[in-house]
Amino acid sequence: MIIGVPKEIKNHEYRVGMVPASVRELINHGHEVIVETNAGIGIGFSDQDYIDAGAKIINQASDVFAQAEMIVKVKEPQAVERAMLREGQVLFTYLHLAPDLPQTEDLIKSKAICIAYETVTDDFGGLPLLAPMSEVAGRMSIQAGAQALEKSNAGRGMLLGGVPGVEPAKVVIIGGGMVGNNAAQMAVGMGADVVVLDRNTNVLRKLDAQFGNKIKAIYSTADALEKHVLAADLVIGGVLIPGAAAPKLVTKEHIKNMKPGSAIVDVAIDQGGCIETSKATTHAEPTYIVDDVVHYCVANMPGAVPRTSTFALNNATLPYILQIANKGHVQALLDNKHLLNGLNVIDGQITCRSVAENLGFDYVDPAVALIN
Ligand SMILES: NC(=O)C1=CN([C@@H]2O[C@H](COP(=O)(O)OP(=O)(O)OC[C@H]3O[C@@H](n4cnc5c(N)ncnc54)[C@H](O)[C@@H]3O)[C@@H](O)[C@H]2O)C=CC1
Ligand SMILES: CC(=O)C(=O)O
Ligand SMILES: [Mg+2]
Repeated sequence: MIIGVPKEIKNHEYRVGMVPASVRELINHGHEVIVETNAGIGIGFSDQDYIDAGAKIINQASDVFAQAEMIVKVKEPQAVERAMLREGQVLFTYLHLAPDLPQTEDLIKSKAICIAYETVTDDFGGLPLLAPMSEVAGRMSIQAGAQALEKSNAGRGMLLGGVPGVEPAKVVIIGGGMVGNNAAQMAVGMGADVVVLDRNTNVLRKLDAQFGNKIKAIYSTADALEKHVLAADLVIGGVLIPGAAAPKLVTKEHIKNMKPGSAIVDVAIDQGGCIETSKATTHAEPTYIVDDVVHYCVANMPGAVPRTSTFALNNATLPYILQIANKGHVQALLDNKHLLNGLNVIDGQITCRSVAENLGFDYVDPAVALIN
């Protein structure tokens, strides 16, 4: 198979779909890999590194899209990239379609086979291709929140851990999954007063076993959420209903009644955000203020630490890239029900139930869509 790796074009996005070591694996399996010039430059990989791994360097993204049978990316295709997709071509990347009607419409039109990293599942109820980036974003959320609380960024002027004799900041983390757990690790490490809310009691038990009395793991009712958010200095939004638009758990009213200079980091913004006043921002201008509350809502947070993130992502994606390349997409998807859960759009049909329900499209069973 010919696998194409274009250079990412989203604002301040320096990750790349494949590192040279992954290219070498594909070459060893008899595939051809074409890489857009400078695709890896942001994380220190030159064109020569890719050539040494066996790739061919291509000068224009349009030629990568024209020649490749499968495109491997990181971020959802931007409008100019969507226009280059074609019928029968495989696209393997993050998509986050539920809050993104224009992208969904373009992918339907393209008739390409669009497999989303974030809805691929595993045997343990996890999301193995989302997990590594949730680890990164969860850890980063506390750094971003700590900065947002600084006075020069319009924050309350608080140090997360306080100092002897002065109280630490109260960090409230909504969602105790991969993002929430990693955020809690960093917030505890910095000495903050940490509350994690989740509505899955098994998640709360896991947090309790892991952190003991260093955090408070609280069942997330509307009542508990309101009480803790209104008392918070920093709120982290890390909830997920896989594939679906995030529920708006923190309302405009909550934001109005939060302490002036408090901050929110809505990590769930890539699924539309779990805070009513959130709108996606970029690394170029990551924050804005609503009712004196600093909002950080960057939809590609791991893009800020692209070297760590690219390696972590590639470790997870490589086995699936190899399955698709070795077997072709039809057999690979039929053989692996977890990869099949990643199929969101094929031949103009929506095969992810939560995306179809959120955006009002008909849902087609992915196994049925594949063999038709
Ligand atoms: N902005 C960015 O750059 C990035 C964003 N993300 C996003 O972060 C979000 C969280 O991802 P993960 O932690 O991997 O998901 P996860 O599935 O590991 O955890 C989500 C948690 O939310 C909980 N939850 C769901 N509904 C809830 C509710 N109403 N109240 C309280 N808890 C609730 C679930 O029980 C689960 O424990 C996703 O939207 C993901 O796409 C992930 C990586 C990077
Ligand atoms: C998951 C995601 O949206 C990202 O890593 O950018
Ligand atoms: Mg206020």
